[in-house]
Amino acid sequence: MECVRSGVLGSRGSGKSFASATPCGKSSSTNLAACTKFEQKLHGKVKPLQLSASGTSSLVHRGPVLKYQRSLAVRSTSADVCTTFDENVKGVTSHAVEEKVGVLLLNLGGPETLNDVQPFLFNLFADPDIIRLPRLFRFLQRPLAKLISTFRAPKSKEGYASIGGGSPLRRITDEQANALKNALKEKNLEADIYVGMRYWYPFTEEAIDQIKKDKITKLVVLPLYPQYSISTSGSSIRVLQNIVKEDAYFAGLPISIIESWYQREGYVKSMADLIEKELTVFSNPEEVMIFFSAHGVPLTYVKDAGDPYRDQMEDCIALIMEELRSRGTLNNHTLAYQSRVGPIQWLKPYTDEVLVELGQNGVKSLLAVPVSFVSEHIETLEEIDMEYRELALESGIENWGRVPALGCTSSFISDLADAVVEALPSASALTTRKVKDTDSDMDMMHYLSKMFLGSVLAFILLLSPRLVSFFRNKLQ
Ligand SMILES: C=CC1=C(C)c2cc3[nH]c(cc4nc(cc5[nH]c(cc1n2)c(C)c5CCC(=O)O)C(CCC(=O)O)=C4C)c(C)c3C=C
Ligand SMILES: [Fe+2]
Repeated sequence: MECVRSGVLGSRGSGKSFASATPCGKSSSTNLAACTKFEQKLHGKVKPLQLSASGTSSLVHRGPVLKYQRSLAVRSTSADVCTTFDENVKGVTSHAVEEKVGVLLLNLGGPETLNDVQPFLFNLFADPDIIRLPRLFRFLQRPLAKLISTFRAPKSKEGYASIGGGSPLRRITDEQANALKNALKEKNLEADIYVGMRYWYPFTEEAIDQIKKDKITKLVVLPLYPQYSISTSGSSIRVLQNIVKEDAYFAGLPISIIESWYQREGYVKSMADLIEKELTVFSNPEEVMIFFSAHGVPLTYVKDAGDPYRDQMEDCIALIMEELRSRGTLNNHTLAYQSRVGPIQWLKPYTDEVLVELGQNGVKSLLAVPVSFVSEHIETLEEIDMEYRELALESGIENWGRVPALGCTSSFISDLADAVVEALPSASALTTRKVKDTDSDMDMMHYLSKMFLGSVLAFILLLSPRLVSFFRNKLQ
């Protein structure tokens, strides 16, 4: 039997997004009540599930209850979708059939060649979870994506060219899928692993088709992002939810979604192991500043849309540092956010600015720790290893190191396998529906000025030097 099912379907070519972002159906008050009453057990205590800004919540598996889960954010993260257990469908699926477990790994995807870069960027910017337009302006999503991807492509291509002409994400994710399959086997669980990428091959839609063809009877969904963001796990889960709501097979399939897992003991310890190991490369390890660099998101995601990403990131860093301290590693540390795109405000502090400040303040040794992603990718290989390293050295930092991404580290993969095993019992049929699209409706003027005018137009105009000079020439 084939173990890892990724990239086996679909013809390559158009780069056209498969994704649709149609809103879910109407809410029913019974389901909303079921949602709001849900309580989650943590540490023996029952914690009420907090509601998101849109007044919705979701039932998801969130890993084992260990000391690492003590400060787990339980707020709903799928901005406006409520996930409920459907007792009726449960009845349908409970008759005796041979169990076929599937695990769907969700990831971002990346261009494999330089020719893929613009269509990959188109798919990314056409995602309404990446450029969040008010409903009234959704018709502009694709034209904007075309424009922005065209202007962004030359800069992105340079980056991908400098790391060998394409993203390593597909290869690494396939390796992780294989390793996970083996780890599950060792834990006596036979499972088929599927890879679904959000913006490039193999697309999530292809993986979902294959899951249906294989007649999987139980599915665990595992986004390969430790922390949840609307723009990453949220966007991929939304694709899945849109399919579940349209397809009878998926509507009846017991599914468990592991939304975030940064708090898992195995992940935290694996990160601490990598950091400890890399510190030993320095001649004075105790003097090294541990510099966590997380991928940023626009500030509005956290401030206006209730994205739990920043809270989860801070919690994650606290857990890793707690683990290091318990091992006697007492280094100073800091957290900053990298990879912002366009002139809008992103989460602060910014990695480039903090590096300069640290250098100016006399920090001589620095260990960069990428923390929002578990594979090497353009932002570790190019942005951190090349751009930030150069900036740090120019700013007075003399000794630079970087912790590798977790990749297929065995303790980490084994922990992901545990997460899958623990998630299986809570797999249940999902019903998804839209409760209220608050982002689009809440305060149109506020949204217009802040999100639309403030981000999209400025984004396009200032993002591309070519466009700026075009307008300058026009105006001159
Ligand atoms: C947790 C990780 C990530 C978050 C959050 C995220 C948000 C986000 N990203 C963009 C724009 C771009 N991202 C790009 C590449 C890219 N992004 C992530 C992860 C997160 N993004 C990864 C792992 C990658 C690399 C994939 C690879 O090929 O190796 C790109 C393309 C590269 C570039 O031109 O810089 C863009 C553009 C936005 C706008 C956003 C939040 C709204
Ligand atoms: Fe990104």
